[in-house]
Amino acid sequence: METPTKSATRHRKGPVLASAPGIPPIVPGRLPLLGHGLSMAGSSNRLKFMRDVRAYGPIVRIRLGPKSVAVVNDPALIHEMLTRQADAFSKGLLLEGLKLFNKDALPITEGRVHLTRRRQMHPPFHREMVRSYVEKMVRTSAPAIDSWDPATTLDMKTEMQLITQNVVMSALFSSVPAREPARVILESVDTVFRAALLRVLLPIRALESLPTRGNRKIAAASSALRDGVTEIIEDHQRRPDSFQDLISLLMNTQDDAGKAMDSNDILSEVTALLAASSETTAVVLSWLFYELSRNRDLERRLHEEVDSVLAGDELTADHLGRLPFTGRLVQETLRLYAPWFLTRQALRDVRLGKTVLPTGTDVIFSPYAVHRDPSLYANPDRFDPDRWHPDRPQPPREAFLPFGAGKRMCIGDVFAETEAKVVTALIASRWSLKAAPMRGSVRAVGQMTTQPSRLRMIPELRTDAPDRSAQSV
Ligand code: HEM
Repeated sequence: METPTKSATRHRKGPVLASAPGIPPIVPGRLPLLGHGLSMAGSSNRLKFMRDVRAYGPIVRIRLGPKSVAVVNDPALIHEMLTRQADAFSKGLLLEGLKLFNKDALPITEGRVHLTRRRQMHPPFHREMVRSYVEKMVRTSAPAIDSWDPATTLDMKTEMQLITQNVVMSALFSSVPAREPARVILESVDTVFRAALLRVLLPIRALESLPTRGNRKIAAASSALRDGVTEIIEDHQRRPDSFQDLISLLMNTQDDAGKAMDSNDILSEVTALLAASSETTAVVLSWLFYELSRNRDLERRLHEEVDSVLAGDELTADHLGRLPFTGRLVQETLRLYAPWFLTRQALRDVRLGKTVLPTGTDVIFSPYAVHRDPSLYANPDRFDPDRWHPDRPQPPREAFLPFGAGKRMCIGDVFAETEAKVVTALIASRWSLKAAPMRGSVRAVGQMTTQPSRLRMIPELRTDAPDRSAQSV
């Protein structure tokens, strides 16, 4: 991509690119046929590209293959799009990609159906309900964390994903699969997610139906995922009185016309929840411990807080409010490693700032890039949990959007933050994680989430922790 003029560090001072009034300027550097697809092809390049395009204006245009896509850079405009003007947009390209394995689940439903479904599904995600899951969260994740062996290197993303997936399954579906079946579900979700992303970045439909090895792998992953989830649902159908969880809620849910959800609807909803919940939170936990391994002072402060609040007792919901530094570590990780892109599509002509987005315009925006804008955050690339201290000036509300905003905002935000705090405190009460020696550095890469290229860590048993450290490994 061409570099903007030196003075163009912020988009308002960016170079003037030829375009009609009201039409967003096109970012330079596109290639015939591929457009800016090449800049988005490498998973690290994507993150840089999303940051770079901010210099060209509050809303700019890029080309992804044959598609012209508007990138909304200005946080105030993003917020307006997600809240005041939310009815003028559908979920867009990402939704089309996710239809690969979901036909009608909450993250991809639209309009009235979405509102009804969201209202029906909200109770298990209410703050008080999430508080009631803390005991289950501890019971599910503590055995995995306690079983780590200092002689073994952990593949952090996988390890965290197995924990977060089991936490969601235990809290919301009353089911905790053994490690191997859990791994099959996890790998299937990963495969299906990657395929969805490829559909967005290279929207060439003809490629999707070819009998290639990749497409066969996607079909196998979709069916493994369906099998795993179907088993859990069938167990609920066989013994309906034994459960009181999200699946039972879905089984008793009716639409506005009084029609109950059928098995396929429930299957889609449960699968979508698994896809939306486990990698996202796992990636946050992986980054958090990576950042701690690079900053021993922050790790020491975490250990001090956890040791003094827990004092060797088992973690409960009551402890969580007394772990403010742990909360700030989670918040800072959510800032630095936020989702790198989300999508929308204009359902009608929409005015956003000085720009008119015609009906059908595909839109992308990047919480990751907003969160690293130096005009919004001082030293934006620095991991600094203290920037969230209440005594420090806080960024504008719309400049922090790890969970999106408005009516499509993450339904699991409180769940995710609670789970991240619980797992962080559990790990910190017992272990110090060191990054394993590796060839090359750990890079952030843009897949469905903003994840570490590869992160392996070695758990070292803390010898200075109260009580629990004396227990056997
Ligand atoms: C740190 C972890 C998480 C992050 C960063 C995250 C991020 C997001 C974001 C940005 C959206 C909005 C997408 C958009 O506007 O296009 C979203 C939606 C959603 N998330 Fe999360 N999420 C996380 C964890 C979870 C968890 C734990 C669950 C469930 C247990 C969950 C379930 C959902 C669902 C169902 C939606 C769709 C909501 C709707 O369309 O009404 N997420 N998430």
